[in-house]
Amino acid sequence: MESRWHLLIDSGIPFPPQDRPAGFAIGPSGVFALVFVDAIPETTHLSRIRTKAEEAIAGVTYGRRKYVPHMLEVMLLMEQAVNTGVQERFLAVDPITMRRTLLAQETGLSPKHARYIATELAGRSRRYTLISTDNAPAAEPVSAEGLFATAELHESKRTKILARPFQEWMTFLDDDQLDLVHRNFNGPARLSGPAGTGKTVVALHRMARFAKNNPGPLLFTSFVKTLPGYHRSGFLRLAPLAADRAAFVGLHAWTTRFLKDRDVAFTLNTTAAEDAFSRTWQTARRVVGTIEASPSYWREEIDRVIKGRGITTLDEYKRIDRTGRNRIRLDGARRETVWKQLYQPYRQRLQERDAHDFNDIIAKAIEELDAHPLDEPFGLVVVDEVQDFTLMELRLVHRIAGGRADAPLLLVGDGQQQVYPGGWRLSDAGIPIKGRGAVLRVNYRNRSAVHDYAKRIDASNTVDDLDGEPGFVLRDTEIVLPGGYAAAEPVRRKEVGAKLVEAITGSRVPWSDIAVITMTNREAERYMTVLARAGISVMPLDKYDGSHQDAVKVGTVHRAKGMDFAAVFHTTEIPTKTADQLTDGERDRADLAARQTMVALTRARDYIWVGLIED
Ligand SMILES: Nc1ncnc2c1ncn2[C@@H]1O[C@H](COP(=O)(O)OP(=O)(O)OP(=O)(O)O)[C@@H](O)[C@H]1O
Repeated sequence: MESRWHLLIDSGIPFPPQDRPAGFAIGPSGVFALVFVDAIPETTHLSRIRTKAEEAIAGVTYGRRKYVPHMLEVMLLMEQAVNTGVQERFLAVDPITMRRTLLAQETGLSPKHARYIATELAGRSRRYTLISTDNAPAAEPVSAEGLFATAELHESKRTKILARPFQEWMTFLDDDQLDLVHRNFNGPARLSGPAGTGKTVVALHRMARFAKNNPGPLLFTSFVKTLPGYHRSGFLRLAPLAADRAAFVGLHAWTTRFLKDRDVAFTLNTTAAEDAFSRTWQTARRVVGTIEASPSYWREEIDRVIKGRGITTLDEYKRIDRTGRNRIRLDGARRETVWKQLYQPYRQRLQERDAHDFNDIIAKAIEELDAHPLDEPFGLVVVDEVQDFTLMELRLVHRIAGGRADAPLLLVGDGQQQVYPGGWRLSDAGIPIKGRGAVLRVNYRNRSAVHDYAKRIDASNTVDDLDGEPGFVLRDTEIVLPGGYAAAEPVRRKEVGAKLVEAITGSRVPWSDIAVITMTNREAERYMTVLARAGISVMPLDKYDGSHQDAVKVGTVHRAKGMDFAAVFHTTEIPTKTADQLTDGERDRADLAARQTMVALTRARDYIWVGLIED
């Protein structure tokens, strides 16, 4: 037997048993329920065996967390294995392929965890006889504080923990998380909670559980195009057999592909859209600019309020509550001005060029899905970082999930982490969610020092209404990881690059674990150049898919959201005005910047450095 593997053999008679696994193989690539068969059994029979196997392992507790039962794979042992199809939810092996298949699986368990699970299972019931290769029948004692107890964190072990792939942690969840993985929603549901509480991990596990128990396609999507690809590798460790039926794709890419497949004509032309806006602004600024001088504010009013909410008439525009943008008050007359001077001419210009912007594409997809729903409906649609969606995008994902009151839609996000302007209340989207909202409260990502620094940032929430319940924010979260490092230092503008290089070099964190997270693309490009000149290997964050890369990742907070890094380096401007000296528009921008800084810093597990830029 391969070293570090444990076999549990059912000692009942007759052998092999008919309605349960004949045993378990537990080792570095995971837990496998073994079933002897002559031919592939009926799906319902296999489902029964899976249920029995999951029941046997449910409740194996390590510290404060439990093994996630659906992580096990059902392995059929046959005289001669058959090829399993895409929709299959089991592995089929024979004496020749078994070893290779077991060793080829991605799902990782540390030797300690594998041994612990095996001895726990054997200790619970006399049904199983345990054969271990590492001859260590007794489980190591687990401290009450769990896997990351302070005593464990002296230097050598700390290094080991940091080096461990994040994904291994996903094999064990806490009670609240596991409850949400198993909860039956029967309709669109909302999963929220501050940064690092494991929302995405729970969502990926819900997908994995679905995939292991049902046929049919799954979708994981997000506003940011890079994020779904980043989480795909995590999902594949949870449900490797579902690789071909789980799509991980940004919403815009999904939508354009869908419209092309349906032969719906469209001309997405972002350059034409930018041009239409700047021409419109040249005339509109004389009037609209007296309300707020920044053209980007008005571009956002069109993109995220008027078109983003699917508003088509001035009357409708006059009636809405401009959630998250109420500091700049637009009364009826002002809204009429915005509509006539800004929105209508913009729309007109786009029409003249026969061009569409992203909002038009979203509207077209909704229209198409209303007329002709998907031929093969998704079994589950997960939307991550939902706080940055527009209302129309929310309506679209609801339609993608079937559009009904029982649509299998899971919306995951946190209003405090909104990094795009504008806002809405979930209730505005018309998606029936009442009673299907859940909040996670324990932060697993940030060490104490990082959390202490980030929680002081005043990041307001303009999105969540949580069924009317009070919000739950970062400063209220419990943390499990002690220690960490946080430093902020004032830096002169012309010295920012040199200070950043100095801070990165001085941190002694490997490049592969570092992200430099900026507010703008320009800043990101500048830092890339400075770091590269200093001999530091760099890569743009939007090319990062979560795999190990021996380079510092550099990019904007929009690209970093949803991700984890050991260390984050970030620069921010020291405010030159006090809060009461700011104009209404500047206060909106300051709120958004605070949320962006909070998102940037909460990407870090162990280490943050903040350069406070002063002139
Ligand atoms: N029960 C747990 N035990 C240990 N680590 C965990 C647990 N749950 C989540 N984690 C780890 O915590 C980190 C944050 O998880 P995740 O990305 O799911 O959080 P999130 O709530 O989606 O965060 P954000 O909103 O900031 O993107 C990940 O590295 C994840 O592997």
